[in-house]
Amino acid sequence: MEDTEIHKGLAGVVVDTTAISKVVQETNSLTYRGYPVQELAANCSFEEVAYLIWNGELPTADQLKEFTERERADRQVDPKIVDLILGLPTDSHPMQVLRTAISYIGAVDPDGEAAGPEANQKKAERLFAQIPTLVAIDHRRRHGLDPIAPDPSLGFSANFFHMTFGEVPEKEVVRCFDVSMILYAEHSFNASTFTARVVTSTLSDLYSAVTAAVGALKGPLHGGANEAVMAALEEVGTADNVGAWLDDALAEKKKIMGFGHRVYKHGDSRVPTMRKAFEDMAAIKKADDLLALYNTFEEDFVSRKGIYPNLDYPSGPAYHLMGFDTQAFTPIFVMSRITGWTAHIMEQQASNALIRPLSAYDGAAQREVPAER
Ligand SMILES: CC(=O)SCCNC(=O)CCNC(=O)[C@H](O)C(C)(C)COP(=O)(O)OP(=O)(O)OC[C@H]1O[C@@H](n2cnc3c(N)ncnc32)[C@H](O)[C@@H]1OP(=O)(O)O
Ligand SMILES: O=C([O-])CC(=O)C(=O)O
Repeated sequence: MEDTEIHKGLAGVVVDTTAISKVVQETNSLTYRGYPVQELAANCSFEEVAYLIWNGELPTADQLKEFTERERADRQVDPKIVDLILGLPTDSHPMQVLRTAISYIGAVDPDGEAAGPEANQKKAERLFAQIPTLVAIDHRRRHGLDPIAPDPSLGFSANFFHMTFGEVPEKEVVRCFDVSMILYAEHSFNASTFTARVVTSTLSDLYSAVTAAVGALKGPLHGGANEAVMAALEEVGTADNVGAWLDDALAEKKKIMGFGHRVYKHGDSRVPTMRKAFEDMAAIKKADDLLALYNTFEEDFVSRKGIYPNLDYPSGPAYHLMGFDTQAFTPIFVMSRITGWTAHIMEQQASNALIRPLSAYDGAAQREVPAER
C-alpha cells in the first residue's frame, strides 16, 4: 500500500466550516446557532428551534405565528402517498417506508427541480410538516388502523400524538416529546448530515440528499440505535438480569447500543436533559421497573467499559413509555433531524465544493489481461 496516512472513517478530519451547530468534545457542549441546546430545550418549542436552525435567529412572535400557520397548512399529504404507504408490504421496515415516501414526495413536488434558497426553504418546511403525517400513517398501518387526518388546531408534537393514537396525552408527555425533538434536531457533521452534504455537493436536489440521509440514519451505529436500545432492554427484561446479559454480550464482543460516540468520549451533551425527560415519563407511567433496569444497565456498562450513554439510550425507552412501537423510533428521529439536514443542504449549496476524498490503493499490482481465460 502507498505510504499515506489513512483517516479511517474520517475520524478527526475537519472537512468544512458550518455556522449551524457547534459540538465541543472537551466540554460536552452543543450549541445551535450559538444557543446551548439545554437552554433551548428548557425555554423553547420545537417549532421555534426549527426556525432558529434554518434562519440563524429565534423567531419573533409574528414570525413564529406565520411559520406555524404554514406548517399546520402543509401537513396533509397527497392521497397517492397514503396509497403508496398502504400498498407496501406490512413487514417493510418503517425507515424503508419513510425513505420511499420522501422520495415520492420529491418526484411529485409541484415546484419540481427548483433549487434556489427560497425553493429549498419551501421544500424543507413542507417535509418538516409532512414527515410526521407519514410516520403516523405507517404506525397505524402496523396496528391495522386507518390514518387520522392532521389537526391544525394542535402544535407539531401534540398533532403527532393525535395522528398516531387518535388522542393527545397530558401536556407533560407532549413536552417530553417536544424536548426529544429539540435534542435530536442537529449535530454538525454526523454520518447522515454528511451524507446529505455529499449528495448536495454534486448539485443534486434536496429530496435526493434527504432520501440518502434517511438511509444513513437507519443504521444501528447511528439513528437506528434508539430502536436497538429498546430491543436490548426488552431482551434483558429486569435489572437482576443485567450482569449476566452484559457478561455474554461482551464475551461475544457485541457493541452495546446507545453507548459510545465518535465525538463525545466523556458523555453526550444531550443525555442529562433527555434522561430527565425519560425519568418524567417513568414517573407519569409508574414505570419503576424500566427505570431500575435503565439505571442498572447504565451503571454496570459504564463501570466495566468507561463508555457513556449517547442520546439514543434515554430516548428509546422514553418513546416506549409514550406508547410508540419500537420500529417508529428512528422515523421519529427523522421528524426532528429533517431540520438539521435541510439547513446543511442549504449551507452546502451556498458555498459548494464537490466532496470527493482520495483513497490509498491496496489491491493487486498492475497486470495484463491474459489472452486466454
Ligand atoms: C444519535 C447517534 O447517532 S449517537 C450513536 C448511536 N450509536 C450507537 O449507540 C451504537 C453503539 N456505539 C458504537 O458502535 C460506537 O460507540 C460508535 C459507532 C457510536 C462510535 O464509534 P467510534 O468513534 O468509531 O469508536 P470505536 O468504535 O472505535 O470505539 C472505540 C473502542 O470502544 C469500544 N466501543 C465503543 N462503543 C462501544 C459500545 N457501544 N459497546 C461496546 N464497545 C464499544 C470499541 O469496541 C472500541 O474498542 P477497541 O478499541 O477495543 O476496539
Ligand atoms: O454526531 C454523531 O456522530 C451522531 C449523533 O450524535 C447525532 O447525529 O445526533
